[in-house]
Amino acid sequence: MPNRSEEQVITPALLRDWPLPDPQGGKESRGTVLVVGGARCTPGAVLLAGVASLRAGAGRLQLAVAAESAVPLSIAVPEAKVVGLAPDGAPTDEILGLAGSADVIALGPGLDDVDHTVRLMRAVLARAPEETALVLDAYALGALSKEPGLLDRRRAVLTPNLVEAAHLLGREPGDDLAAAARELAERHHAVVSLFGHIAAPEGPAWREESGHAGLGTSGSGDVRAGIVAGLLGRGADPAQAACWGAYAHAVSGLRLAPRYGRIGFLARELVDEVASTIASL
Ligand SMILES: NC(=O)C1=CN([C@@H]2O[C@H](COP(=O)(O)OP(=O)(O)OC[C@H]3O[C@@H](n4cnc5c(N)ncnc54)[C@H](O)[C@@H]3O)[C@@H](O)[C@H]2O)[C@@H](O)CC1
Ligand SMILES: Nc1ncnc2c1ncn2[C@@H]1O[C@H](COP(=O)(O)OP(=O)(O)O)[C@@H](O)[C@H]1O
Repeated sequence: MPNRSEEQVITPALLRDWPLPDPQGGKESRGTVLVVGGARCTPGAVLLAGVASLRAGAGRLQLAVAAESAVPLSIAVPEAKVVGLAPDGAPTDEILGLAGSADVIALGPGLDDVDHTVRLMRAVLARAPEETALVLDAYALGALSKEPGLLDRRRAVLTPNLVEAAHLLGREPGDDLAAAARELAERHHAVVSLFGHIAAPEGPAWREESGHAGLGTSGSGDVRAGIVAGLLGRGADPAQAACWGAYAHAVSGLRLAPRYGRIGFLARELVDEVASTIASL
C-alpha cells in the first residue's frame, strides 16, 4: 500500500497482483446490482450504467427509472428487471423491496432534480442493509453535496466528474485533483474516483494514466459508474472496484481508438469493450 501522500500508478501488473474475486458459482455468486436513476428525459443513463455492470461481471441487474420508461427500457435491456419511479421521483414499495435485497446500489445516473434525489436516496438508503455497497454518481453526488450526512459511513465509491466534484467541494477542484480526491474521500469516508485519481478514506491513493479526451463523451460517466457497480457485485472491495473500474473505463476507450480515433466513439461502445478489457488482464 502506498503512504497517504503518494499515488500508486495503476498498471496491468498492479491489477494482476490485485486479482478480482472470480466467483465460480451461478449468477447469485456475482451479486445483484440495482441502478436507480433515469428521469423522464434521460432514461438511457440507466441503460448504460446497468449494461456496463453486467459487462463488468455482475450476476443480476435491476433498474429503477421514471415510470413511463420502464416498459421500453425492459425491452431494450431484456437482461434486467425494470421497475418505475413515482412521478415526483419517489420510490415505490417495489423499489424499496429491491433496495432491501440488492448487493450493490448505484444511485444517480440520469436523475435531474437534486431535491427529488435527496428524497429518493434517503428512502433507498433507509431500506438498504448496512453491508450493501453503493456507487454514487451524477445527481446522487449533487444530493450528497446538499446533505453530506446521507451516506453515513457506508461502503461506497463516489464517481464525480469535475462539475460534481465542484459541488461536493464547494469550490472548483483546481489543478491538484489528487488532493481534491483525497479531501472528498476523507470528508465522506468513501472511496473517490475523480478523473483518474482514486483515494481511499484510510489514506491510500492511486492514479490511472491511460485516461484521454475521448472519454469525455455524453454518458461516459454513467458507464464508469456501472463498471464500478458490477465489480462490487462480483465481490471487489470499494478501492479495488474503483481502481479496476478506472482502468477498464480508460482502456476500453483506447481499444476503440483504432476504429474511431481517440475521440468520437460513443459511451455505449465503451460498454461493449468492458468485458474483454477486464479479461485481457
Ligand atoms: N446532459 C446530457 O446530455 C446527458 C445527461 N445524462 C444524465 O443526465 C443527468 C444530468 O446530467 P447533466 O450533465 O446535464 O447535469 P447538470 O449539468 O444538470 O449538473 C451536473 C451535476 O451538478 C450537480 N448539480 C446540479 N444541480 C445541483 C444543485 N442544485 N445542487 C447541487 N448539485 C447540483 C449534480 O451532481 C449533477 O450531476 C445526469 O444524471 C447524467 O447522468 C446522461 O444520460 C447522458 C446525456
Ligand atoms: N480528457 C480526459 N482525460 C482523462 N479522463 C477523462 C477525460 N475526459 C473524461 N474523462 C473521464 O471520463 C469521465 C466521464 O467524463 P465526463 O465528460 O465527465 O462524462 P459524464 O458527463 O458522463 O460524467 C470523467 O469523470 C473522467 O473520469
